[in-house]
Amino acid sequence: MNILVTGANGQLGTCLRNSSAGSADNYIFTDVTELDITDAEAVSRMVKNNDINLIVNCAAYTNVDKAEDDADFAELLNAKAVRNLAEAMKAADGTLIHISTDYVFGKEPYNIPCREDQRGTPTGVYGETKLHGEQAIAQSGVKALIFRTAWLYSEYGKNFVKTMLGLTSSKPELKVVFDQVGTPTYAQDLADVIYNLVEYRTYEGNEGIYHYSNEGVCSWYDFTKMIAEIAGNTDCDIQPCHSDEFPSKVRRPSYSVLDKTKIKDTFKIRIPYWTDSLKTCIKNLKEE
Ligand SMILES: NC(=O)C1=CN([C@@H]2O[C@H](COP(=O)(O)OP(=O)(O)OC[C@H]3O[C@@H](n4cnc5c(N)ncnc54)[C@H](OP(=O)(O)O)[C@@H]3O)[C@@H](O)[C@H]2O)C=CC1
Ligand SMILES: Cc1cn([C@H]2C[C@H](O)[C@@H](COP(=O)(O)OP(=O)(O)O[C@H]3O[C@@H](C)C(=O)[C@@H](O)[C@H]3O)O2)c(=O)[nH]c1=O
Repeated sequence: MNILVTGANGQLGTCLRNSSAGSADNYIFTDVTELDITDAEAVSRMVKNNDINLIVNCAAYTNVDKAEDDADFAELLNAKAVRNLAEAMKAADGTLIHISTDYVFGKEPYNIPCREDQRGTPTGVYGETKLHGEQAIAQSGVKALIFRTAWLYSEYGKNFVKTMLGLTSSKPELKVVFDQVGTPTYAQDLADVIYNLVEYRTYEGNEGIYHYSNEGVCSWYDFTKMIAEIAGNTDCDIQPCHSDEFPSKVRRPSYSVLDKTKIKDTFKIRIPYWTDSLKTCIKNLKEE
């Protein structure tokens, strides 16, 4: 099978490259220089020329703060370009695997884990454009699986774990918000799940939206405390603060925990607890 991975040099794309290293399938990994997903003709050409049966879209506009001032570009990448991929796969009678986010939720004050069929209530441009991407897929009628995930981190690129490893090892004190609650996700865990669904073709006939994060719940403050503890960064005084004490252009969800019952029941998977995966990632980073 010919599988196109877009945005392949990002966190998830790199992890998918790791997961699929031994596969007999033909994976074609592309970043923006090889395939700009905003270019509908280039997407269509790539799909036809390589007889693509499946696209895994790892490309996105992921800068949450910057999106507030760059809404058109965020919409182009997170929604219009997703339509290009959906239409190309629809024409090829293939399947689109797309990644979305817990930030499609959050405007309403709930504290029960969010389910797949719950109405999206984004708090900012990033979440709104990601929701539009999901809607573009639904409107296209393509066979698709959408994985909403949350708080992704990995050994690669820029992410919260790497930022906090740096800050807690260099600053005497740090304030981190405790009133935004969610679940961290090790990108390698998610990539392994996607890889297995593709490798064993269990994605077939199971189209729909699925939630995936690691197990457990924490605030960004708890996440930071655990990062520092695992790394042995004991000299930094980490204090909880409210969101308004950490000024930002965008309001983030106060609660965006994802209910993962559907993905566990459908694909019979066990999901690692968030601190276990965090230990793996930090160990790998320390060994680099
Ligand atoms: N990061 C997170 O915390 C979370 C992410 N998600 C979602 O998971 C998915 C993967 O996220 P993550 O791996 O962290 O993202 P990254 O930001 O690490 O990677 C995104 C990749 O997309 C590439 N890209 C940008 N523009 C284009 C384009 N026009 N055509 C092709 N590729 C392009 C980027 O290249 P370049 O760097 O050169 O611009 C980058 O390599 C995304 O859909 C994201 O919305 C969901 C929840 C949490
Ligand atoms: C660096 C720092 C951040 N914070 C806060 C800001 C913010 O509320 C929270 C997390 O910061 P980040 O910049 O990582 O947040 P953010 O970029 O909003 O993370 C999100 O990215 C997108 C792509 C997603 O899809 C989401 O699931 C989520 O992972 O921590 C502090 O309170 N203190 C600090 O020193």
